[in-house]
Amino acid sequence: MPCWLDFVNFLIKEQVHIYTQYIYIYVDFLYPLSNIMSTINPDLQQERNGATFNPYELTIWWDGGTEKYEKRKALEKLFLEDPELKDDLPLSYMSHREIYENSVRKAVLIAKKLRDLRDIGELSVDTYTALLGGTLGCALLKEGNPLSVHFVMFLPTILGQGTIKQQIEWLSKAWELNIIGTYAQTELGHGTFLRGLETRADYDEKAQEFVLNSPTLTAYKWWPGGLGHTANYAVVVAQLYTLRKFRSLAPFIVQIRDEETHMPMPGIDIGEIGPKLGMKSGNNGYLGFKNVRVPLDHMLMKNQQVLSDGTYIPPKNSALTYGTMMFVRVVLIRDASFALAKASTIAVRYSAVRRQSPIDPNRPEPQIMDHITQQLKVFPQVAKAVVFKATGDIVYDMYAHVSQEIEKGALERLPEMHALSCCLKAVCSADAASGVEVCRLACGGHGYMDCSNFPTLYGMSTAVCTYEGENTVMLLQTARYLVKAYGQAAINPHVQLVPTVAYIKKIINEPKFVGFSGSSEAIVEAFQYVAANKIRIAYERLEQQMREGAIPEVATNRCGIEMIQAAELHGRAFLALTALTELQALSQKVSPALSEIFQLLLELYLVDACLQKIGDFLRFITLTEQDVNGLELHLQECLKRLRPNVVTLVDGFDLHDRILDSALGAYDGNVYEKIFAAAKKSPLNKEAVNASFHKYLKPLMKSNL
Ligand SMILES: Cc1cc2nc3c(=O)[nH]c(=O)nc-3n(C[C@H](O)[C@H](O)[C@H](O)COP(=O)(O)OP(=O)(O)OC[C@H]3O[C@@H](n4cnc5c(N)ncnc54)[C@H](O)[C@@H]3O)c2cc1C
Repeated sequence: MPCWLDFVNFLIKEQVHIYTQYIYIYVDFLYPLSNIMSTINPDLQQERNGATFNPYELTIWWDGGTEKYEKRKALEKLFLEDPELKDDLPLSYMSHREIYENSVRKAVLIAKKLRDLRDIGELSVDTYTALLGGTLGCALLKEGNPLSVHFVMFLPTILGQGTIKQQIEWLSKAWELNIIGTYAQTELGHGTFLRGLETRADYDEKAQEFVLNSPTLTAYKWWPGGLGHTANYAVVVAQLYTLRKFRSLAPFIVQIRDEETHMPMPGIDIGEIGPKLGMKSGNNGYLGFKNVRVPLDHMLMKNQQVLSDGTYIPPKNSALTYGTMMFVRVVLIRDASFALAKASTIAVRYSAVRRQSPIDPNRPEPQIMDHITQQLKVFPQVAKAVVFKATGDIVYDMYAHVSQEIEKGALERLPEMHALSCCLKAVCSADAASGVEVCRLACGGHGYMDCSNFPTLYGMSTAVCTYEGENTVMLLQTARYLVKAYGQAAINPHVQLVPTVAYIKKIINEPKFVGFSGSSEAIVEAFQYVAANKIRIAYERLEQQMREGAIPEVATNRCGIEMIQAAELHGRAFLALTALTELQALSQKVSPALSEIFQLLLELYLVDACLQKIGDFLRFITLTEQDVNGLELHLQECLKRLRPNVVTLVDGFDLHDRILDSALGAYDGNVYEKIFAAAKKSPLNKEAVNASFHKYLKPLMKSNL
């Protein structure tokens, strides 16, 4: 069977990860030989010697089993040890053009290696996903792979929205990389509001062609990865007009560059959008159309059709298009976990090596990790990495289950899954981006150095807050679902709510939360009370607005603040409950030593999450000052208990040094040597005196003489 059909099968049946260009999955590592052989920093070694559990056991859980672990290690060896895939000069010293050309060179090498693996029957979809931006992909192309959108958006869109005939025609070419595609939806003027997109596709029934135009500057496609100078085809989303009537938005396969010369096709205005905060080698581009003609069968017609005479046949069920979007959002929850795992590994190791400011004036400078405020910054990020991983796995299974139901025509749980995936995408990506920044701050001045890798980590993780559904917009989508559910329960307290919102009924049946004990179970329940009350407030204010005459859309905007707060709390209540059930269940399956670590991480995560929202807790839960004191002291106790094992805990994430790519976070902890070696790479240090001295500084300094 051709390889692309394997891919298709995989996507349809196993529904494993369709990655966006920014997605990185399998977290990796376990002490590469080079690490073991180098001298380990004695402080770090001492931390490892004092650990009470075996990090390998954690790694196996993190990887999803021994088999997956071994496959990952083999893949890392194959790719990370290839000298052609290493950069001698850090990206920051390369020009814009060099960064792009180097990324294309490496992307092609990776693609060739993948073909070699395929030829010997060693290629699995896991390999693709790991290399298209997974932690391994990020090590090889840390600022993005210009071919990613081809695999993660172009191919899946043809698969999800093309007819069988179209799939046969396009998927084989795309899978073999005979053509390179991208996905062009967002425009200069509109991203979130899809109905505002201006690109037009007018059907010419005489020629049986669509005519694509960008009527204004704001209609230019803006952002698609690989669009600038890499792709020669694009799936373009445009306003479809047939028989001079607007029909709907529709996707079209459009050739944008010549297959031989790579010159833009007639009527195509194309380029790259320029430097960005991160994703520097993603080759994001712009695209304008002037009377570009596209054959009728280039519109992807699985869900909606245009007949040759211009008759439009709408999709049977527009809700089905939620599927791919939901899937990507579910995958992004795990990505948030991996971003936090990377950042916290760097910050924890650095905090064990760095010594600063005596705590007891009569004693030497301690490891900065002994400052309790340092622990408060870094340790909760480790706990979040673990909780988001466990949640990502659970939500992934839920998604797989709901998708199977959808396949059979049962759509009941689709809105619930959509609402959950939207708010978790928003909460986890926001927490990951802020967690990365907290870890950077925890590394002081050196965290600000490019060689810490925090700038890239932040650039990559904060991008997730915007793409695949901007976070505020995601929260608003969830909130609409939540207030509807609350409304049903308020009108009929006996109504059966779906599992993830069933807790809302608690505050209707028992408005008062009594007897907060401070236990993990109590915090989870309290989170649900807080979330349910926030949803109640959003609902009541919305109703009030409408009673005063506002139309629902205006009322929603006026209550937007209450709505996003409700959705955020709903996400946090779900995370708290999942942390409780999953980490407790995991604790039953592992050694007593690791079980203790999971229990501790659970406590730390919950107490920290609760204190972060203490204002909301005080508002809706009867808490005494003693209760709050108890929570604060519990948090401090968790930090103290985690301190002896935290280095080994991040070792268990098993992130290869190349994946961390940080002078501060390497396994051997030789931080100062690595920072110095990184500084030595500066091209300015290749000469003792820079020409600017003679040209500018000296004339200035001597001008008064
Ligand atoms: C790194 C990166 C890669 C990307 N890759 C691609 C790609 O390959 N292909 C592609 O087509 N696109 C891509 N995009 C575009 C991305 O999908 C959009 O940026 C995203 O959907 C947000 O849309 P926007 O930029 O128009 O933001 P806007 O929608 O303009 O948002 C701006 C602000 O307005 C607020 N806002 C907007 N609508 C509402 C509302 N209804 N209620 C309340 N507040 C609102 C938002 O919360 C935000 O604060 C990429 C973007 C990035 C950053």
